[in-house]
Amino acid sequence: MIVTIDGVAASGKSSVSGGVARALGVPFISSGLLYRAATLLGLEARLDLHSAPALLAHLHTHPLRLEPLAQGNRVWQEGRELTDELHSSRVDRGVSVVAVLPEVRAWVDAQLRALPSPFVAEGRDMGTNVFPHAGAKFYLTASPHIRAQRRAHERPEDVPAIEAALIHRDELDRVQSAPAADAVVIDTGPLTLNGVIQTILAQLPERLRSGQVPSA
Ligand SMILES: Nc1ncnc2c1ncn2[C@@H]1O[C@H](COP(=O)(O)OP(=O)(O)OP(=O)(O)O)[C@@H](O)[C@H]1O
Ligand SMILES: Nc1ccn([C@H]2C[C@H](O)[C@@H](COP(=O)(O)O)O2)c(=O)n1
Repeated sequence: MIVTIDGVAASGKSSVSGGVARALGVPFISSGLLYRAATLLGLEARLDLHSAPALLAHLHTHPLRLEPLAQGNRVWQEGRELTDELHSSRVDRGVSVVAVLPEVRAWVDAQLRALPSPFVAEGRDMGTNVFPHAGAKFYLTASPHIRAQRRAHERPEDVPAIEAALIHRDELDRVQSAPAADAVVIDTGPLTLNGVIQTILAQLPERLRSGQVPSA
């Protein structure tokens, strides 16, 4: 069984997915990390981030591996762990350029679909494109100001700068970031992190909540 949690940038997708996955006793998958890792490698190799052939050639010679652990995801490039470098402001700025490339999206989707279920998958198009047959789908939103206030604890920039960057990224990500028709949309603005997790758990089918998570 697959549960998808999509949403706009900094809406709480990875924190919420981690909490839901822990409650269900399954791993969670943070799909954005693969886009971020592709961006980091492109920046380090000084590639044109608009060039899918250049990026994909580099990714094939320097393969990435997503490790979906229950306590958080890690990304490896051969023996090097990239995880701590994936949330820098320079990756934030470049990743939307990389994420619109259809060839890169197909590369990410193939990696995700190869992972063994059950799991919770978070991103932008988990419920619409990658796992359209998921057993339960959620989509998280919050105003740019609230998201910027939350993110300010994790970035060196001030709230107005973060808010402006989030609005810009929302615009760039809009094409691939829309709720599935059968997703439950949750405004996380008035909710605590645990409040969002409990809202989702309460809406899951009973067989999932009781820990009887089937593998397909
Ligand atoms: N409901 C909430 N109340 C308060 N803080 C929250 C809530 N949800 C998430 N946060 C905080 O907001 C920040 C962003 O959350 P998180 O990284 O999970 O979002 P995300 O959607 O995965 O981000 P990104 O799109 O950049 O991957 C974190 O500091 C997290 O602890
Ligand atoms: N399924 C996904 C996941 C992520 N992206 C894009 C959107 C963002 O620009 C970037 C990083 O994602 P985040 O870590 O902020 O969730 O990757 C996407 O297009 N599709």
